[in-house]
Amino acid sequence: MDCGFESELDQKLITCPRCGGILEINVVLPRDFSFSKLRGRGVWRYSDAIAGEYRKIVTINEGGTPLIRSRQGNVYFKFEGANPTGSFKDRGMTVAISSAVNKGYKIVIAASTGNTAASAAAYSARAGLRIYLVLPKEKVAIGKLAQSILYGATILEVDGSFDVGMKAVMKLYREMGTVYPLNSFNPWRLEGQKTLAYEIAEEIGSPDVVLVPVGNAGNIYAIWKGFKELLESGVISKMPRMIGVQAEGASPIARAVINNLDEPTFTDNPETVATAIRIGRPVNWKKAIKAIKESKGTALYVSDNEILGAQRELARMEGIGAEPASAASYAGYKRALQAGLVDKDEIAVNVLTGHALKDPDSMIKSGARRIVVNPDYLGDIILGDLNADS
Ligand SMILES: Cc1ncc(COP(=O)(O)O)c(C=O)c1O
Ligand SMILES: N[C@@H](CCOP(=O)(O)O)C(=O)O
Repeated sequence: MDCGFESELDQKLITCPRCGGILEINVVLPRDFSFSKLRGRGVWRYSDAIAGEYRKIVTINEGGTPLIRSRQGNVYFKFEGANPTGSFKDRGMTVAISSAVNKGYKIVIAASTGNTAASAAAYSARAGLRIYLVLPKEKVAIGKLAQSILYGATILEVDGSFDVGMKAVMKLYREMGTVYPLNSFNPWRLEGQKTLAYEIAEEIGSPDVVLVPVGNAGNIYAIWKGFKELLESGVISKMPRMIGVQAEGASPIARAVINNLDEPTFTDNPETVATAIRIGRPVNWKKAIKAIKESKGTALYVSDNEILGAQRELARMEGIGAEPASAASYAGYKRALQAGLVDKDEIAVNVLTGHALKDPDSMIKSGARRIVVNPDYLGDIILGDLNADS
C-alpha cells in the first residue's frame, strides 16, 4: 500500500519486504466460480476464493453466521457474535493460524482490545501453538479477558492504549521473524474476514449499503474486498456503499473522510465506552479509506450515548445481544438515515461484530428494572404494572 512493491503470491510475506508497510493480496476468482457449486458451510466454504495453500486447516467451524432481518423491514443484522469465540475475528483467525501452522511457526503474538486476543488464544490452543497477548492494562472487557485466560494464553499487560501494544508487536515482528503476528496488518487474516461479504452476497445478493464499526480498520476493507472480488468476477452486479462507523472519542478515519483529508490526524488518547474500537492509530487506515472511497461510501462517528442506545434497542426491539462496539454500526445507521446518507428504502446490512456477553459490565450499566421483592408478593408487582398501563 505504501511503496508500490509487487510480487507473485508468497505466503511468507506479511509486511512489505521493501518498505515494511501494509500488503494487499489480489485475488481473481476461478472463471467457473459459482455459489451453487460450493460445498460445506462457514469460512472454508469459500476456499476457492481464499489466497494461499493450506495442507492443514485449523478450524472451529467459524462463519456461517445468521443474517437477521429487522422487524423494521429493509435492515439486516449480520450477527458475528454467533462465531465460536463470539466475534468476527474467528473468520480471520482460522486462516491466519492455518497459515502460521503451514509455514512452520510455533509461536504467535497479537496486540488486542480483547476480541482478537480471545480468538487468537482459542485457535492457537486448537493448533498447539504458544501464544502471547499484549493487552492494554485494565482496559479489556471482562468477558474477553476471561476467554483469553481460559484458552491458556500468556497475557502481557502494557500501560497505555491498544496502540502502544500494537506498535510493540509490529516492532517485535520486524526484529524477530520467528514469531507470527495475528493482527489485521497480516493480510492473510483478512482473507478469512472477507468471507462475510461472500455469505451476504450468497444469501441476499448485493445490499445497497453495509455499515461496519471501525477500529484498527481491517474489517471494513476485508468486507469490501470480498464484494469487489465477486463484482469483478460477475457474481454480483453492484458494489454496496461501505459506511465506516467510529466512536466519537476514537474517530481518526471518520474525521479524515468527513473533512476530505488524505491522511487521518491520529490521537494518543482514544476514549469510548466501546472498548473494542478504542483505537487512536488504526494500522489499516489506508485500506479503510480505499474501501470507503472506491465503494462511494462514507464514514461517520457516533457518541457513546448513541452506541449504548443502539445496543439497548437491538436487545429490546430485535432480541439481539451485541457488545457496544458492534452496536456502533446500528447507531451509525440511525445517524446516516437522519443525515440523508442512507434512504430508508435501501437494503442496509449492519455488521454486528461481537456478542453482548463479551462485556457484561456495559449491559449491567444499561438501566435494568431491578426490584427487591418479598417472594410472597410477586403478583402485586405485576398487578401494579397492569393498573399503571390501563
Ligand atoms: C467487536 C469489534 N467490533 C469492531 C472492531 C473493529 O474492527 P477493525 O479493527 O477491523 O476495524 C473490533 C476490533 O477491532 C471489535 O472487536
Ligand atoms: N478490536 C481489536 C483490535 C485489534 O484489531 P486487529 O483486527 O488488528 O487484530 C481487538 O479485538 O483486539
